[in-house]
Amino acid sequence: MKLLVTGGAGYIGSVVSARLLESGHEVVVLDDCSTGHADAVPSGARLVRATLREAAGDVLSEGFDGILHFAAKSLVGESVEKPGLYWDKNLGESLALLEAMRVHRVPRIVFSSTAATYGEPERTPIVETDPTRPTNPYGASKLAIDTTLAEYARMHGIGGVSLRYFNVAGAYGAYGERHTVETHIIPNVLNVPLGSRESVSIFGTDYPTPDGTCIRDYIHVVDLAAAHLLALDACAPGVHEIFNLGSGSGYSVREVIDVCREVTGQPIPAVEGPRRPGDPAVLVASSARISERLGWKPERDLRSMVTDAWEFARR
Ligand SMILES: NC(=O)c1ccc[n+]([C@@H]2O[C@H](COP(=O)([O-])OP(=O)(O)OC[C@H]3O[C@@H](n4cnc5c(N)ncnc54)[C@H](O)[C@@H]3O)[C@@H](O)[C@H]2O)c1
Ligand SMILES: O=c1ccn([C@@H]2O[C@H](COP(=O)(O)OP(=O)(O)O[C@H]3O[C@H](CO)[C@@H](O)[C@H](O)[C@H]3O)[C@@H](O)[C@H]2O)c(=O)[nH]1
Repeated sequence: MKLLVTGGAGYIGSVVSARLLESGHEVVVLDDCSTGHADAVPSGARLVRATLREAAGDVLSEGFDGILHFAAKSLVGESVEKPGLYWDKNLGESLALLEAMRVHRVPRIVFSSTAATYGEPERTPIVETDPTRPTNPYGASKLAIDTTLAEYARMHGIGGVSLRYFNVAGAYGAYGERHTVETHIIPNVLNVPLGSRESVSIFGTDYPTPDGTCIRDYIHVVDLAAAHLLALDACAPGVHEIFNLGSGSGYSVREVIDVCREVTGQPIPAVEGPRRPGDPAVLVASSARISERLGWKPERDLRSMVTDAWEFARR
């Protein structure tokens, strides 16, 4: 297929682009490089450096078989401080993309949704039919895109899949996470043995969990990429589907730091601090729906995520 990858200069988009090229697809990346890097785009892909709003119409007029839509602002704290930016960049620019898709008759789209659409969960593991009550503008803007996609599928015959990622980690060879503003736990912990931080902060030790720290469901970016390839093939005209993507098991912040210590062989000092506002105690996915419908299952564990992220970070 000829595919447009929005956000293909970013962490997840660059890994998925690399895997798509290896599977024989043609890839065009549309990215403004606001949080991504032009040199992260795999050499077999063409980069159009622009925002979705500026370029989606022109680019899609070339004719495409599908879109993988990763481009977004995704810092929860920033979204609380600047809600207008998140509604504009996430929902507004996605709407420009969907309109261009409709006009130029692109049949399918796989969208990066998020666990943040659920908000504070009522039960664990979270299934796709659970209530969606996002607690920040980032999650709310992503939920609005899911809803808009469903409407475009119903009214305009597009085939859409929203993949609700939980915590993505790991790397794929030369492709990995290198954000200027890094909020994610694993790269922040690895920055200690790399020498760019003295210690890692643990955000909250009084949660109702066995060791008092938050529990999250980590998924390897390569397993996530495999789900995108399956989702692309599963897009059916006029149908919008939602799938959670996680491993189904949770790890606490202390457990993540311990795995990083084992993998790097370094002591990695950790400083206990207050909670980060808006963090739910436990977020764990049920990925039963995507396993049953598309035959997807995660193959890589937390140690493999940390090992690959560590190898990438040391390059
Ligand atoms: N990393 C995670 O754990 C996680 C979890 C859930 C969902 N997600 C979602 O996955 C997607 C990818 O996340 P990531 O961690 O790779 O982020 P990232 O910031 O590394 O990548 C996003 C890319 O999109 C580009 N971009 C942003 N806005 C754009 C616009 N309007 N026009 C053109 N390009 C634009 C950026 O320059 C960047 O290259 C995002 O949609 C994010 O919300 C990520
Ligand atoms: O330096 C740090 C960084 C994080 N944490 C904690 O580690 C856990 C994981 O945090 P982080 O890696 O920032 O991920 P989340 O906040 O869980 O958010 C990620 O996962 C969500 C889905 O679960 C996505 O929606 C978001 O885009 C993505 O950033 C949380 O309990 C944090 O409080 C720390 O203790 N210290």
